[in-house]
Formats: sequence, structure tokens, C-alpha cells
Amino acid sequence: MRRIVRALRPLQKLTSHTTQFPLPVHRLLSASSSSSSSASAAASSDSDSAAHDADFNSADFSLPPSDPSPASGAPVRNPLSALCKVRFEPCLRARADEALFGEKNAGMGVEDAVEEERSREVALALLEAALEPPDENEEEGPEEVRKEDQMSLSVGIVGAPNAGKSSLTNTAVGSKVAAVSRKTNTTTHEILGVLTKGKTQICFFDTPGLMLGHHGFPHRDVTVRVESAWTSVNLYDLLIVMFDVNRHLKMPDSRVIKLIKRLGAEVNPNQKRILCMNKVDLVEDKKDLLKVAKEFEDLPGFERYFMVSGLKGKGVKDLVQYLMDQAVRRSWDEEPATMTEEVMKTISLEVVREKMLDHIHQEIPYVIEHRLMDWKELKDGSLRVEQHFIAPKQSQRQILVGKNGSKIGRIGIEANEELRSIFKRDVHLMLQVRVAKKRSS
Ligand SMILES: Nc1nc2c(ncn2[C@@H]2O[C@H](COP(=O)(O)OP(=O)(O)OP(=O)(O)O)[C@@H](O)[C@H]2O)c(=O)[nH]1
Repeated sequence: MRRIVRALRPLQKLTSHTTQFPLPVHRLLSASSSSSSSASAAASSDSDSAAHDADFNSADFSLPPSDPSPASGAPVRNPLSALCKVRFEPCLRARADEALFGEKNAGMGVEDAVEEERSREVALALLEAALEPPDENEEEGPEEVRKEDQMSLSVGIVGAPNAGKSSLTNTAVGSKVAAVSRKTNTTTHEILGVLTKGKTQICFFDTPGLMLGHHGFPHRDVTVRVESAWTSVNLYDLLIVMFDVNRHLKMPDSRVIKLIKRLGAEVNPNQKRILCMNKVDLVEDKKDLLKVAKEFEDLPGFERYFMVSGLKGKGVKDLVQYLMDQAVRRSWDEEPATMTEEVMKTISLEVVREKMLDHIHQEIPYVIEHRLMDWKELKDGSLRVEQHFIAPKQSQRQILVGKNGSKIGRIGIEANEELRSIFKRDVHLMLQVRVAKKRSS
């Protein structure tokens, strides 16, 4: 099982190599401020030539120093328990506007306001998760648990696109591990969220949205990622089958019903399965929830039924407790010490990705490759993070960069501030947008 879980890890996608691209990318960003803090200066001196090509470089903006209370540069003992104390700053967007446009709310259209509202919703959910009272035995610290006492559970979450899998994972783990978006199929790879409490570690696998044909089976022309979601379904100790109960009440999707019935048809001796009705907060008449519960009550394959709001956190505590109770005696798959940097890298990618989804509409986000190019802890304890976006076409690059670098600047500032708030240290973020090299025939 341990090997299977490892094979499923999404982190293989991460690259920390420092390959530089020969393409000259002109610097388009006209920064509103060039005064650098001492930390920024440290970053600049430590930067290589790539920093000068960056379309966004946080060193170009004067940002207030991050909260120095946790010793800057001190290793994060367990990133996830540290992240549970994160306070999300809801004013990040306003500050980004100020830094980019020089005045409050300048350049903010109606669409931005809607986006801001959505962003706030996500922020509130994260905040709620972050403010959960600490575990009684949190002081114990995961690495102090002896191997023979460790308990583990691998959990897959399956559901139609937009059912809320990423949001539930985020809330359960208490950190931003998966991009949450109003667009469908935002989960482009399986993202691991790890929750370690006391002796128990739960690994969540957020499977990509499954597209189903009208028989409840995958379409014949399934993409590789959908196929991989199907093959991975049986590998988890426990499977959460999730659906949007509000949508089901208003506009039942026969494919989703077939998926639920298929996965709940019979007891699987090797895997516990539960049915999760998500987005209960959107259901006005709560009696309707009972109707839905009744509709699926005769499915022996599901051991339990849960009604939750992954976004608002409702019912998530009970669900997590249930999962904790299902853990089996098996040593943890993730060593807290070695996970630290990997989780932070994943988070850095996800935060930037989410900001990109916030600002770039149309299909563009889905055709752009996004890579972590460099990750360095600097002498002063701050982090230098370089990420590249690789667009297939110049026109797509231009949309992402925006007029005078305004789009990538906004994405960069918001992401930078959020990463500083999550990692509790200064982060020097560099974003570069380039066009994919044409293959020579
Ligand atoms: N009101 C409400 N909205 C939710 C809830 N859970 C998720 N959402 C919203 O539903 C949308 C989709 O949520 P995601 O978590 O990205 O869904 P997903 O299943 O991971 O999506 P894919 O990656 O496309 O498969 C987002 O706009 C979320 O904010 C919930 O409990 N209540």
C-alpha cells in the first residue's frame, strides 16, 4: 500500500531544477514602486539573471515586512500544523490594487468585484478551518509518535466536476492544497493533502473530475487523467463519493446518479465507501436533504452518509473524525520532516495557480503549463520562489502578462502576499511568462 500511495503522489510533477530558458522575455511590468526592503535587497543579491527577465518580481514592490514573530528562517516543524494557524488576509486584493495602480480599488471592474466576493468566501472557509481549536495532543508533535504506534488512512475523493472535492480537501487539511475555482476541472493532477493529528495520518487524494457517459461509465474518448482517476479509485483504503446535493435537487444529472449507484451497489471487502452530499449550505429547505438521503438509502456499498459543506466547513469535523476512526495500524506514508519542503512547493504552485484562475478567464489557464523552476531558502530565512508559465502562443502570453504587465503583476502581488502569510516569512516570488519553443522538424 505504501508503494501505491507513493506512486499516486502528485509531487512528481514538481520540478526544482534551475533550467534557464534562452528566450529573451522583455520585462513589461511598470512597477509603481521600486523601493526595496532590506529583505528584497537580499533576494536581489541572491538572484540570478532569471530575476531580471521575470515578468513579475516581488522585489519591485515595497511590501510591508511579514510578521516576524515565528523566528524567520526557522524550519517549519510540521508545515500542516503550522498552516493550521494561518490567518488569511482578506485585504490582499486591495493591497495589490494599491501597489499596482497607486490608489484604492483603481482598475476594479464588476467582474473583479464578483471574483473578490468569491475569493472572500474561500478565505472565510480557510479561516474557519484555521481557527479550529488545536488538538489536545498537538503538543505531542507527529514526529514523536513511534513507528509501531502510527495509524494511517488513504482517502480518495470521487465526484463529478465541480462537486467540491478540492474545497473539501482544503477545509479538511486546513491549508490551501488544491486550486478552488468556479471553473470546472480545475484539478489537473492528483493533489495530496495530509492531515496528521496525534497518532493518525490521513492522506487525501483529490481525483480529477470524472466525466461519465450516459451509462455511468467513462466516455470512450476519456482523457488520460480521467482514466487514471478510474484506475486509482480502488487503491485507497476509503473512498468518498461526493456530489453537489443542491444541483441534484434542482437539476439531477443521470450520470452522477449512475456513478453513485454503481459505486454503492455492493460492499467492497477491500475498501470502505461513504456517500457525501456536499454544498448543503445552498439547500434552502433542509427537508429536501432527507429526500435525497432516502433516494440513496438502499445502497449497501456505502457504510455511512454525510451531509457537508466543504466550503463553509459544515459537517467536515464529523467527517474527519469518522476518517480518523477508520485509520489502520500502518506507519505513516509521509515523513513530516521530508514532507515540509514538498508541501510548501505544492502550496506555492497552487496559490499562484489559483490567483491566475481568478484573473484569467477564457480557456487560457488550461493550455498554459505552469512550473516551479527554482526554490531556495536564502540566508536571511526568506524564500526565493521562481515559477514559469509557458504559453503555446504569443497572444496567450500577452493575455496573461496584461497591459504593461498589469495582469501578471496583480497575480504576483496577491500570490506573494498570501504565500508570506501562509509561510510566515518573506517570500520573493518571481513569475515569468514565456512562449513554448517550437519543435524543429
Ligand atoms: N456554496 C458552496 N459552494 C461550494 C462548496 N464546495 C465547493 N463549492 C464551490 O463549487 C465550486 C467547485 O468547487 P471545487 O472544490 O473546485 O470542485 P472540484 O470537485 O474539486 O472541481 P473539479 O476540479 O473541476 O473536479 C467552487 O466555486 C467552490 O467554491 C460548498 O460546500 N458550498
